[in-house]
Amino acid sequence: MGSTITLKRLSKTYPGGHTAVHDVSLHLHPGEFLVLLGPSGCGKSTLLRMIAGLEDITSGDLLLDQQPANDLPASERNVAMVFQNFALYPTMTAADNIAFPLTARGEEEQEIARAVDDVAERLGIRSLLQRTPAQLSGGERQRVAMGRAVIRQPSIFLMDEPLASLDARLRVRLRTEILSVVRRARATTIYVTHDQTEAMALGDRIAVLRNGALQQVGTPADLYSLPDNAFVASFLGTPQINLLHGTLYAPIDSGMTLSLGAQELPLPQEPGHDMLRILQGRPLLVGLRPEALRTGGEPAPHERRLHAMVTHVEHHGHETLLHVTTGSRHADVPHPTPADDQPQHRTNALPRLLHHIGARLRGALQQRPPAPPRPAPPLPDDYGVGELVLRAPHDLHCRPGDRFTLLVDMRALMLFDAHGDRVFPRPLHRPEL
Ligand SMILES: Nc1ncnc2c1ncn2[C@@H]1O[C@H](COP(=O)(O)OP(=O)(O)OP(=O)(O)O)[C@@H](O)[C@H]1O
Repeated sequence: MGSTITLKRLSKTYPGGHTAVHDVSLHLHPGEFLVLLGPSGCGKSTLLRMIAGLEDITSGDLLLDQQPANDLPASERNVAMVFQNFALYPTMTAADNIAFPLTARGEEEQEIARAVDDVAERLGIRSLLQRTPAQLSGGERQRVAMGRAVIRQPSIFLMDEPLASLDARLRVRLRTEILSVVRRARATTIYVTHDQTEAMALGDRIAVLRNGALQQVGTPADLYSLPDNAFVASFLGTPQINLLHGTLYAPIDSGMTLSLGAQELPLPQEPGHDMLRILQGRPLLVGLRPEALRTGGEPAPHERRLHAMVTHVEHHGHETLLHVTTGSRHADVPHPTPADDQPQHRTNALPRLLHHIGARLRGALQQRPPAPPRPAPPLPDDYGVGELVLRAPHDLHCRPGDRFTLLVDMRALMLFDAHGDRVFPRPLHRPEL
């Protein structure tokens, strides 16, 4: 049975003074599969190595099955690790490599043979057992490495990009095998990757790291549909979420509009949208996933129109990706300031928000003259790079320069503040304003 793993404000500062992991708190249930996801250098391997006992913990507490484990030797943690380049013993056969942890424990030969056979059967490598690593492909070697990890019947699996060196097709196949092996072993698993597709496919939950700090932890569906910040929003999903610069206008005598520069999106008048008034005039990042946009047709009540021009067409067989411009400006994910890295950052967001409320409410009360009807916007003459990407039916025929009406599903609208924190839909932990 898998162990519980609890991290309480775990930090790691390397001897040179670099803090690779910053105040990370997490709790894993027995048998849970958690993916640690983040860009290169964000501290994923460091965190994993601290849990394995291969790296000292600078501060914070690690509990395994509720027992303090900061100083527990690696050999006493019942942890099996699988790395990207798992070093198999080159002169041993696959069978001997798999058997090694049991042989080292001095278990009975018959028992070892039975266990190797069982594991090899599960991993589909029975016919390869008498080969040495040099006679195996990369995928086969990684299966042997998995076999060696599984045979110990660990209560915790720690996997550090185990599929990174394999080709894309093999990665897809092996990841389902990994899932079935760890599910059967009922071990608690932490799997490190920088590949968001792999994270979405494997994780019961995903923990996103940036610069050593935990950004958000949740199910793949939660992280995708309600990312806490623009970094998480843009890390998950292919094509990436579209991020645009925007400003909200909230005159008291008419509906609110979201200005995207050349064009505006009138907001539906719904009770939940009223709180948006406090955001009036603040620089916002507007997040629209590709599936929130569609071409042409009659708008549904929750959709708004934008004039768009095609800048680039990508044919992928089953779908076509359209790059379009609407005259708005693409926004980058804000870089974190040192304050954003602090654990209290999330709680600081509220005072910061409250600080703006007075000014924004005053702004909302100032009457803004009704905007005159806008003519079709001046879209650029050259094709340039479009700031929006959307999926279109594979049989849609269009070329750069074509103009069309883009429909925006306002139910899928996300807004982030200048720090990248999501302000709409409203974060649940913030009190009513
Ligand atoms: N032994 C060390 N001494 C000093 N700094 C280190 C050491 N090991 C790692 N680092 C630094 O700590 C940071 C986090 O490294 P880590 O290997 O944990 O990141 P990662 O997210 O696993 O990266 P990747 O995906 O590229 O493997 C990096 O900036 C790295 O340079």
